[in-house]
Amino acid sequence: MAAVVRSVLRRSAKEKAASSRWWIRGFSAEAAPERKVTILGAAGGIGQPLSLLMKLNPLVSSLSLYDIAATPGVAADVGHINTRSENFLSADDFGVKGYVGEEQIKEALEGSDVVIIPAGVPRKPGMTRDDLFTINAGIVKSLIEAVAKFSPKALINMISNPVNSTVPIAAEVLKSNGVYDEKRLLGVTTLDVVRAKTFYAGKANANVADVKVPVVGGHAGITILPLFSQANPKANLSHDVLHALTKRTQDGGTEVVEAKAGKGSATLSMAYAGALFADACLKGLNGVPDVVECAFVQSNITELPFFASKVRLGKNGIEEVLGLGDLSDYEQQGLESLKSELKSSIDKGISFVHKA
Ligand SMILES: NC(=O)C1=CN([C@@H]2O[C@H](COP(=O)(O)OP(=O)(O)OC[C@H]3O[C@@H](n4cnc5c(N)ncnc54)[C@H](O)[C@@H]3O)[C@@H](O)[C@H]2O)C=CC1
Ligand SMILES: O=C([O-])CC(=O)C(=O)O
Repeated sequence: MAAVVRSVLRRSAKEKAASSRWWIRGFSAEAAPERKVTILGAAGGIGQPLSLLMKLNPLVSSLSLYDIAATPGVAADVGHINTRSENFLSADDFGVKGYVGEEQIKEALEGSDVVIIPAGVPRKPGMTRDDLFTINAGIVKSLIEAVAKFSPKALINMISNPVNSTVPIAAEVLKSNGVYDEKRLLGVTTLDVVRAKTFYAGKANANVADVKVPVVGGHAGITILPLFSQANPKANLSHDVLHALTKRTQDGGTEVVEAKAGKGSATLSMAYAGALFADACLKGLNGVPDVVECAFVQSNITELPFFASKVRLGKNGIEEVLGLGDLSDYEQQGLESLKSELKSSIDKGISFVHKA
């Protein structure tokens, strides 16, 4: 069990050495600082497995699970798992606490280091992510109002779709509350990277654990731009194969939505991706050097105000937004084609906050 989780969370030998005891009982993370992680939407399809994975993360000392219903049950369930956070709260709540409804959101959020937001409705077949805007924009707006009031210094990991609009919505709400810090707001695009790695490994005949592929742009359809020309290990793949890999990465979410046939969108792979990303944020906060992940953030590497690219994470959140590097002609074309759709999704998010 510990070996499986260890490989999932990929702690380096150096980090392990940095904490004298770090896993299940007998391996706690004494040297790691206390960190509170809050999940808003914790009882949902993503929220539940994400709660499980965060409970398994030895960097988390306190896990706060918030939703409009059902979180006490989720908290009681994962709270029985004998991992680190049990040591940091009372014997009764085992380091995990469930909060329900607006009257409890203050307590849920206070003191959070990282707030992960998978609250909102998922797609059904035939819908685009933008079709979720009508419902999810309002949910995200109200949750970010609460974050602005009760945990304004937390790193926000935005999962709720459409990410291309919900991140700008969050930025505007934080600005209106006078607490916006662009270093602390991150749209989670890790699932695009996870997919690109998986699909590339298959075609390149590479060990998937060794594969690296940056994915830039945004998180919907053609705005998802995997940079296979920068993939490692290198493989000599034809244009047709690279085109097919790009399409499959862009349509990965739809592939799952269709396979689930009305029962939602990616939840398990998203929980995995969300857990990897939150783990990277925690490592950055804890001062681990050279933590680099792709994320959708405020950016000036293109003319668009938000853009997904590699970012270096550190003690204050985003330390540096990294450039795109060299692009192939095909990727350069993809970059030009995605800009107008991404711009209109960003603008839609921004104007929603000012109209509402
Ligand atoms: N960024 C990404 O790569 C991905 C994003 N998503 C998005 O994540 C979101 C959640 O997906 P699922 O977990 O499958 O949906 P779900 O419907 O299973 O769960 C959503 C949860 O949010 C809760 N919720 C609704 N309003 C809330 C509020 N005001 N405060 C707190 N919680 C609230 C619901 O009660 C529910 O438990 C969707 O918008 C989906 O499109 C999904 C997969 C990948
Ligand atoms: O496709 C969806 O609706 C959910 C999502 O963002 C993904 O799986 O990438």
